[in-house]
Amino acid sequence: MKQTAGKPLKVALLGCGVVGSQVIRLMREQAGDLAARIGAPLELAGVAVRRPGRVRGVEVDPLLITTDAEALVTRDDVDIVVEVIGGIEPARSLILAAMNSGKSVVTANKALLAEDGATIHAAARDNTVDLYFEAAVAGAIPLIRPMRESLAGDHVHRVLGIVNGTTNYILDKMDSSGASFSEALEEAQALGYAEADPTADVEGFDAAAKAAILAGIAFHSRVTAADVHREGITEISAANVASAREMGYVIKLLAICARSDDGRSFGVRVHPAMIPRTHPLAGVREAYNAVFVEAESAGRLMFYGAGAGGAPTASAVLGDIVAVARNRLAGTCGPEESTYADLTVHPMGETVTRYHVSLDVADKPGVLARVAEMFAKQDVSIQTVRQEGLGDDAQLVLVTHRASDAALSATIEGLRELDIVRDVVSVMRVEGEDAS
Ligand SMILES: NC(=O)C1=CN([C@@H]2O[C@H](COP(=O)(O)OP(=O)(O)OC[C@H]3O[C@@H](n4cnc5c(N)ncnc54)[C@H](OP(=O)(O)O)[C@@H]3O)[C@@H](O)[C@H]2O)C=CC1
Ligand SMILES: N[C@@H](CC=O)C(=O)O
Repeated sequence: MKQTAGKPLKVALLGCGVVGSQVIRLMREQAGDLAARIGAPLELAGVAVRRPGRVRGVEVDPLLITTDAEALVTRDDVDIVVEVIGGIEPARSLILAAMNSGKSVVTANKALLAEDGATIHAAARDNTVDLYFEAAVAGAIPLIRPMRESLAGDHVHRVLGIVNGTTNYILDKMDSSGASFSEALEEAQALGYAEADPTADVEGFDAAAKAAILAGIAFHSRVTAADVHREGITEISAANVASAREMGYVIKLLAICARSDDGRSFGVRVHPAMIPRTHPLAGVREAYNAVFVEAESAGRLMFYGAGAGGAPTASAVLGDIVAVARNRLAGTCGPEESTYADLTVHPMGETVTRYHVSLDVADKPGVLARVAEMFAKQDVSIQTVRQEGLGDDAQLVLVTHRASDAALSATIEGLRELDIVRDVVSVMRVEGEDAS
């Protein structure tokens, strides 16, 4: 619906937590500038929350607070609905109700978009309203819009990066100050980086949702969270971090979306990986995120910035509010979802990368030969071998050349069967060498 310039555009806010409270603050503090940029003032129509009496990070007129979110999103005078509740329900029903009532929607909800983006995008299209979601991936970093719009004329081969602030904060603290996993997680929660249930962060669900969204946009295909191979960081020990450090590596939780060589399929994965300390991603500290996008003509682009936290995320939300408000004034809508390519997602077993394998082995002659034979049997070539410790504490640390995940898994299974292998201590993918 075309809006008359000058008349306030009314914004309904769903959720007033870490992000929502900062959205209100920025809308208030920058009211004049925002009105000038949009061509009409923004006005907060109401704020839906779960616990109305709660003290918030921002002062809110009690008359604006409601627990009846559905009534708020369907109100005739509301133009734009901003969803920062999170999770699947009631967020999905509220967004659909809003769109079915002709409101444009801004959301930071990657979990919902990765779970059921098809329904939400279809509702936006059917109702000719906007769906903007810049804050859903990589916090403040402008990434969705460059990928949806600026790179729409290019052919993306690969998207690779750090897309979860909480896990990056934890791994960085473990690496730089020797903090324990739980201490670092508590700090990340206190700083407002973690999801309401931090399992989503540490088990990789949040990064997987973001990877699904990025892969869908990059490869013009429908991708859901279920398509993403996911491993979290809960198994990463202080010893793993220290051992990586000794070898000149740092451990990061990476999201990697990559087209196959024939271009007909792609893989999407989230897992911890060792990267060389000289790699640009190694310097991404605390809750910062960084994403490389590699495209045919553009080459390699790097996006870097604050990946989590109230104000940075609210910045992305505000950018979307401005875009949606401008569209409403112009009587237009932003780009629709593009899934025309309909490429298939290939299984993790077909992924090719390098591996760091640490084995607890018996200290006797012939051990190295038998271990090497097991790698050779699966056609996994060893690049380096190092022996650590002596006698009963001997460990073999091997780094492979590039091999498929299936071949590596079969090698590990075989190694577990050998009487000379007491334990497979750790297996970690190695990324980012040869500037890859
Ligand atoms: N925190 C971050 O750094 C980032 C978060 N995001 C995303 O932004 C969204 C919000 O995150 P965040 O602000 O951290 O979350 P919070 O948990 O801090 O806030 C959630 C808000 O939603 C409200 N709420 C919960 N359930 C309902 C309900 N049934 N009806 C109405 N309101 C409800 C809560 O109300 P009450 O206050 O009364 O409990 C609270 O105000 C999520 O999708 C998250 O993934 C995206 C990027 C970064
Ligand atoms: N919990 C998320 C918040 C931003 O998306 C993260 O840590 O990255």
